[in-house]
Amino acid sequence: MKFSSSIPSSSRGISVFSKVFPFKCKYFGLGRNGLVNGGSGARKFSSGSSPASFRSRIGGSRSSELSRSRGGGGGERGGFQGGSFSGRIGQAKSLIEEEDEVDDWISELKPDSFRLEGTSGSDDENSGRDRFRGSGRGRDSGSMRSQRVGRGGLSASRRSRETEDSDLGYGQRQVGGSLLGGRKQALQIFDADDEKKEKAIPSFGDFLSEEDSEEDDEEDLKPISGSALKDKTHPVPDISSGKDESYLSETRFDQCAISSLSMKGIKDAGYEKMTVVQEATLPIILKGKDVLAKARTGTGKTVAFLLPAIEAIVKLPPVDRDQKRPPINVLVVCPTRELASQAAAEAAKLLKYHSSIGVQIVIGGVRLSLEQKRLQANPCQILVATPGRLKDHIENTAGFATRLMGVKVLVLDEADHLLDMGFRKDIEKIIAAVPKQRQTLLFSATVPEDVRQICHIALKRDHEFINTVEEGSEETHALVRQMHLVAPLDKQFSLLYALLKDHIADDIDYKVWIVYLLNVDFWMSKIILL
Ligand SMILES: Nc1ncnc2c1ncn2[C@@H]1O[C@H](COP(=O)(O)OP(=O)(O)OP(=O)(O)O)[C@@H](O)[C@H]1O
Repeated sequence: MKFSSSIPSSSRGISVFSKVFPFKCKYFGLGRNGLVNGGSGARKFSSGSSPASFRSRIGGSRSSELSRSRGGGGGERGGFQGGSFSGRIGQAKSLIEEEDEVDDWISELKPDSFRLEGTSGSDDENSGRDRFRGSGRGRDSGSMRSQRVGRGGLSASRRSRETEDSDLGYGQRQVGGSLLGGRKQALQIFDADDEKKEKAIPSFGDFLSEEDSEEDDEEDLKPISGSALKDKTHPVPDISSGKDESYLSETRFDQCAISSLSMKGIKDAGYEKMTVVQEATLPIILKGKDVLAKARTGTGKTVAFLLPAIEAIVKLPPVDRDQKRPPINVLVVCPTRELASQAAAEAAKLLKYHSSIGVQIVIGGVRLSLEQKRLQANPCQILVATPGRLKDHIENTAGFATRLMGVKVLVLDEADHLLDMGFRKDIEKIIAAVPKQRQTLLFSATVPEDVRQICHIALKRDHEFINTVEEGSEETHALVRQMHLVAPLDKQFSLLYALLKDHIADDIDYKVWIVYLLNVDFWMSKIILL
């Protein structure tokens, strides 16, 4: 997500914003415990507990759009668009349908001009320097180009220690502790005449560009290729400008027992050294062990599970091409269709020279019948799926359950999000639908109780727990920009509406945000007003 200058330059956006936010207000970088700095003239509200506080976490990471895949595994785009935040709200008028009414309502607020500014909240709230450094997140550039040096001056990859996790009840490896620093940013709103403080503002449109899944039939039936998926990938985080922590290890891919065809794909993708999580997990996964890997988003875990999964397929006897129901050998389950698209795109990259191995994707939002035809037309050994849609196929697609009996590797990506999003039952169903004799890889940024429960069901008892997240380190990826707005309670809804509306107008491939409301009664009353 970028906050680009397109927001202030959008007259419609300005008018809405200014109507909504008719006062000079400053926003503060998020400290571990909330607001860290006020700044003169700022309008302060206490963070967290105060109903007047609005904090927005905005990230370019995959984890920031979980709402999309709610219901049906891939999520309906209309989670917001259709005005159906939830059943109850769904009975009220749609936010979009009743746009004019909302505009009227917003225009009753006193207009004023405004500017937005992003700050790097944690280090440099007031200077305005280095703000949104690296806003071109650079994933497109294809690789994590430079080594980051840890806060303690240590490259994360060089740190490796084994600790005992009593909670989990088995040996865990802790690797590369300080991967992340959690860059924090604050969104600031100023008066228009506060020229000095104006900065390029990352635009909402810098989030994922995800195609509408209701493509035409012909497009949908095409097999997934690297180039076809190229545009769907997130930009590679450009960490070349980063000054802290290292994602890359010193270990090169060619030091691992990887097939020459995979190596060619890796090389073409621009990867040379492994990331910390790849270095830690690859040798173990390649041995065929089950793994629970605790790793944050954006640290290269997709390659960490895909590469050894591809290698597992390479070792299988060739499949009869005329087989009616060719087995699916690797099943990757992701919480959102965006994550699934990314994983499939990454797989397509790695499979570039494996002409006999195919990848397909099944996600909510795409017509089931189209996916069925595509699965039929382009048999695949790797299937990337969102849980709801996968369950749909298990139940409704002829021969699908049989094909799943060929699964050798099951991957649960972002397991914590899968469970947060209420997919537990679907996951259990999926686990039951694949053979017991398989390798299971579970990746998660956090390992709360519900993830442990899934581990008990999904993983073998002797699985390895590999932890690349240092104890006590912050939850959020250093490159996931975080922002928060502080606004009086009675302006929050209109501000939120304006932000969403502007974002949607700015980028038709908009993302839906999940908004956690601090004062539900207040918000409900506002929403019902619509
Ligand atoms: N060894 C590597 N060297 C350079 N770039 C890499 C390497 N491994 C992965 N990348 C790139 O880094 C980016 C982030 O990796 P990836 O998406 O796999 O991370 P992730 O942990 O799965 O994060 P997310 O949850 O956001 O997808 C990807 O665009 C990928 O192409």
